[in-house]
Amino acid sequence: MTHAPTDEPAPLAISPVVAPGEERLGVMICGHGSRDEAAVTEFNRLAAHLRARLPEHAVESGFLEFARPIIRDGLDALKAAGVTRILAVPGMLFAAGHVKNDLPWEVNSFAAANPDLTVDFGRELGIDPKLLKAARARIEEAEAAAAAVDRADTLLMVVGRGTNDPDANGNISKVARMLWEGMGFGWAEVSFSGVAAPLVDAGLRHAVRLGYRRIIVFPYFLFTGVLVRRIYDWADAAAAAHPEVEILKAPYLNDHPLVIDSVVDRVADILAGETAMNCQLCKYREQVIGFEGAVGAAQAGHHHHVRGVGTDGDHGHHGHDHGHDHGHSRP
Ligand SMILES: C[C@@]1(CC(=O)O)c2cc3[nH]c(cc4nc(cc5[nH]c(cc(n2)[C@H]1CCC(=O)O)[C@@](C)(CC(=O)O)[C@@H]5CCC(=O)O)C(CC(=O)O)=C4CCC(=O)O)c(CCC(=O)O)c3CC(=O)O
Ligand SMILES: [Co+2]
Repeated sequence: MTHAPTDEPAPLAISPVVAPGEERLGVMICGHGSRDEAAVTEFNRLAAHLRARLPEHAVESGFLEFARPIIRDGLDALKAAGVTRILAVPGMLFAAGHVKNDLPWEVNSFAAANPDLTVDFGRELGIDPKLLKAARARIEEAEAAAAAVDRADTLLMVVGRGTNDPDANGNISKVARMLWEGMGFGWAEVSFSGVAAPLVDAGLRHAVRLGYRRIIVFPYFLFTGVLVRRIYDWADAAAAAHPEVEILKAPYLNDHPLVIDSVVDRVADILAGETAMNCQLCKYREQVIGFEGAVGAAQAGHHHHVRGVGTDGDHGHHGHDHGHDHGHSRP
């Protein structure tokens, strides 16, 4: 088979119908989860697209935090459906604590309790040409909804989640650079919704001083939620404080067809044996500047206290309080 240069995903090479004793595949997409019901709805829509795209496999989904079903529920459902091998993929953009620690803990715990099943864990969505194209489409939607302004007079502000993992944070800079260079903006900056600096408010204070006519605030996020709403509020506050600059809010990635394609690609990668993250700059393996103490840290999930506790749409499940400390020092 030749590979034409298109955005069409490579078809999975496993046949749906299997004889007794053969492999029966199940796909598990692991989402982040949110207190925000709209975020849960959007993730579930992505999972529904994935199910439609992989009709030959059982497909289940679950959430790491807040929302139900939790990841264990999805894995249990695949087992109950009679699969013999589970391909679990992160529905997450980058490899930071959730992809390097929390999801492996969930998947490994299930695998240890179910030695009769083969359980494989794929890699994060990562920096991917398809996701960059989806990002471009979201930025172009914001431009199309406003008056024409030259990209040379526009500053692109790419907003990442922000983590304690410098490699994941650095990926936001790379995404920003590739969109800047590929789309011809006058300038690009990065900022974060929390944990990493600069936060969006500080980033925008800086950006308005660079003198561009327009700033496009683009959350490099999969779905809406507490954090995307906070980012848009920061953009509104900057717009109110700086009427001399036009500040546009671009949509986040959501269920763009190329996002669905990249999830399908990550599933296909597992079957091709390509499950390794890029570990070259991993703070747990290498002495990354400023993070030397993280080398060799134990891989442990820590989301038991928010796992499945519910969303704001539930009543009586709001608590994140628990009697022991996880060392969450910053938001
Ligand atoms: C609002 C909040 C939940 C609440 O309390 O309601 C929330 C929400 C969301 N996070 C999302 C994504 C990620 N969160 C992380 C990491 C952390 N997130 C944490 C807290 C909170 N996250 C609460 C904010 C508290 C506050 O700021 O006031 C930390 C501190 C604690 C912890 O989770 O353990 C931990 C610190 C990082 C560290 O220590 O390194 C990573 C990075 C990683 O992998 O680690 C990713 C990217 C994954 C990827 O790459 O895709 C998404 C989906 C976004 C999307 O759709 O794209 C939502 C949904 C939403 O916005 O609602
Ligand atoms: Co936690």
